Parts: sequence; C-alpha cells; structure tokens
Amino acid sequence: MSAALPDAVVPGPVLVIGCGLIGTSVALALRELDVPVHLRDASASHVEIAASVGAGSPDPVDSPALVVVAVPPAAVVETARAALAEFPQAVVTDVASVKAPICAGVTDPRFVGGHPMAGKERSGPMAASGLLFEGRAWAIVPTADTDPDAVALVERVATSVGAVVRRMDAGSHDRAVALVSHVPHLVSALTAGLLTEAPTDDLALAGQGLRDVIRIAGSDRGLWVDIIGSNAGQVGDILDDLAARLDDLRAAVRAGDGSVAEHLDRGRDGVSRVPGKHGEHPTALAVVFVSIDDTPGELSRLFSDIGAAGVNIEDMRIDHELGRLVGVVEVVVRAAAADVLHTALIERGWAAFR
Ligand SMILES: NC(=O)c1ccc[n+]([C@@H]2O[C@H](COP(=O)([O-])OP(=O)(O)OC[C@H]3O[C@@H](n4cnc5c(N)ncnc54)[C@H](O)[C@@H]3O)[C@@H](O)[C@H]2O)c1
Ligand SMILES: O=C(O)C(=O)C[C@]1(C(=O)O)C=C[C@@H](O)C=C1
Repeated sequence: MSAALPDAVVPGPVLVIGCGLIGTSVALALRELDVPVHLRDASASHVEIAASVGAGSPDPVDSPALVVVAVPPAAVVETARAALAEFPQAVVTDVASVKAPICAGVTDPRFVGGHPMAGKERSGPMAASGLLFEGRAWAIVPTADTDPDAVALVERVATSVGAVVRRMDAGSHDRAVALVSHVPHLVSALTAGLLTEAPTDDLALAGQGLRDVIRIAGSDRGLWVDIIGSNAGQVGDILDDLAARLDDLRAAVRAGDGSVAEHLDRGRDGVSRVPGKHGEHPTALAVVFVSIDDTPGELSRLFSDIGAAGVNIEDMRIDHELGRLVGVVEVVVRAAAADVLHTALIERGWAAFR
C-alpha cells in the first residue's frame, strides 16, 4: 500500500469494482489526482481496456482505503457486502442509479450510498471520461448508522473529481431521480420507439430536436430494465401523472382548444427551473452554430479560436450533415457572449451562424 499523504484525497489505494462507463470514469478522474487505483470486473477484457486507457492497475490490492462499487444496481448489494467482508478497513461506496433497495440491503457503517448524476448513453470502459463528473451533482445517501468519517471520505472524493455533493436520504433520492432521470428516459424510449415503423424518407428529415429527445433511448437495455425495476414504485407514480396529462393533451389537440398552449407554457416553465452547471441558477444560454470540415485538427483550431475570443464553452455537440463531409458544431455559451463569439468566429473565417 502506498504511503498516505496528509493532504491526499484518499488515505490509500482505491479499488474500483465494475470497470464500465462509470467505474472507469471514476478511476480516470482519481488517477488524474495521483490516487493509486486498482481495477476489478467480472469481465477480464473490461479490466484490460480500463487499465490500457490509464484508469489504474489490474493487479490485486491488499488493503484499499476505499472501494467504489460500480456494477449494475441488481449486483450492488452482494458486491458491496463482499467488499466489506474482504476489506475490513475499507470504506465502501457505490454509484448506482437507485438507492433505497441498496441502502436497505447494505447496513454496515462503512458503507456510503452514492450516485453521480452524470452519464452517457454508451456503456463500457471505452466510453469513460475522467471529466464526466465535472460540475455534476453527486448524491450522497448516508443512513443514521453510517460512520461520519466514511461519509466525509466519499464526499471528498466526489468533490475532488469535480462534482457537487447533494446529501439526501434514499427515499427522497429515488423520488427525485424518478422525476429527473428515470421517467424522462422512458419518455425518450417511447418517442424513439415510434420511429421503428416510420418510412425511411420521413426519418431523413430528422433534425436536432428529435435527436435531443431520443439520445438517451440509445442506452443499454439491461441497465435500464434494472434501474426501472429497482425504482418501480416511484417511477409508476410519475407515469400515472404523465398518463393523465397525456390524455388531457391528446383531447386538447383533437379539440384544438387553448389548453395545448397551457401544456407548452408549463413545459417552458419546467425548463427554466432546471439549474445550470454547478447547480447554480439557470443561466440564459445561446447556441452559435459553426460549420467545420470533417478533417483532423479542425476542432482544435475552432476551440483555440473560441478561447482567443475569451468565451467560455458551456456545452457543445457535433452533428454531421447528411451526405456531406462537414459537421456542424453547436457551441453553447452564455447568451450575453453569443454575439461576441459569432462576430469573432466570422472574423477568423469560420462559417458561423446563430
Ligand atoms: N450509465 C449511466 O449513465 C450511469 C450514470 C450514473 C450511475 N450509473 C450507475 O453506475 C453503475 C454502472 O453503470 P455503467 O453505466 O457504468 O454500466 P457498464 O455496463 O458500463 O459497467 C458495468 C460494469 O460492471 C461489470 N459487472 C457487472 N456485474 C458485475 C459483478 N457482479 N462484479 C464485477 N463486475 C461486474 C460489467 O462487466 C461492466 O464492466 C450502475 O449501477 C448504474 O446504475 C450509471
Ligand atoms: O446523460 C445521460 O446519458 C444519462 O442518462 C445520465 C443519467 C441521467 O439521467 O441524467 C442517467 C442515469 C444515471 O443514473 C445518472 C445520469
């Protein structure tokens, strides 16, 4: 075991069990902080890939200070209990998307339930990024019996990898994620499901609006069956509410009455209530679109020109135009900076538009 530095994030090595998207992302973020990380997974190839991208060592570890259990929700209780027994000195945490069944199933004071609110529609170690948690909420879900030092350690790890800690109880967590994650996922899947029988010519008209709604529907089926099944009560309650609103909307659309506008207004109000990055107040954002050649080096040239214009990128997306060797980069910036950026990019020769 490496010597513990007084100001180290973790006072010893970390073992990540489950080297998929989230486990490998945690490992990469910790490696950036020089924390020694060891990797374990039911799949030898996932360990091998995670190690090859610099997420840590595939070698066993004798006495980790922290074990991060990043396996699918249904496997967390058994894996966390086994880790607590195997490493009697270690704090054990998990990252699963549901908390009530896990916190009820693992009652050891050294276990701290956790859930980073960051992810992707892709699974596995190849999709991982050490920057995944930057500015994202990370729910920490202690129980009355959890050791406060264990909670402090897990919160320090979450904060050190860039996340914003939100301490809450398991029931409140599961109710909240049913609303902000699980039901939106199902709505995305239902919308995408409508496309399976659509004529190909109709799909050729798909723009960014559709892609925004269906991106998460491309996620791993097994993981989401597990997540929804583990939070069925809370998800079911919100689906009941949604079904009533859908009935109302359907009737309003057919009748052509004013309540369609009410549903749209309500939607706009909901959008404005979602906090921006770092959990701060919603910020007015705007998009500057930039057309770029699909050739090596173009993106880095664009980023450097955006940096030279003194504008911070809040978010970005790349969309490839059908049948053309160009991409459209959507650069999301603070609304107040959008005109400045637009002008600066045009001056530097970019095909930028708003
Ligand atoms: N995907 C997301 O967006 C997201 C976001 C936040 C949290 N989570 C949670 O993170 C956890 C992992 O999800 P992911 O997206 O990284 O999935 P993933 O499929 O990318 O990774 C899961 C990994 O766990 C391994 N595994 C499965 N069972 C195991 C076992 N019993 N022992 C050891 N390894 C085992 C798999 O081989 C795989 O490498 C889940 O609990 C999920 O709810 C996911
Ligand atoms: O961004 C995505 O792709 C996600 O699905 C991430 C997301 C979410 O709903 O926000 C999905 C499930 C996790 O438990 C946490 C994060």
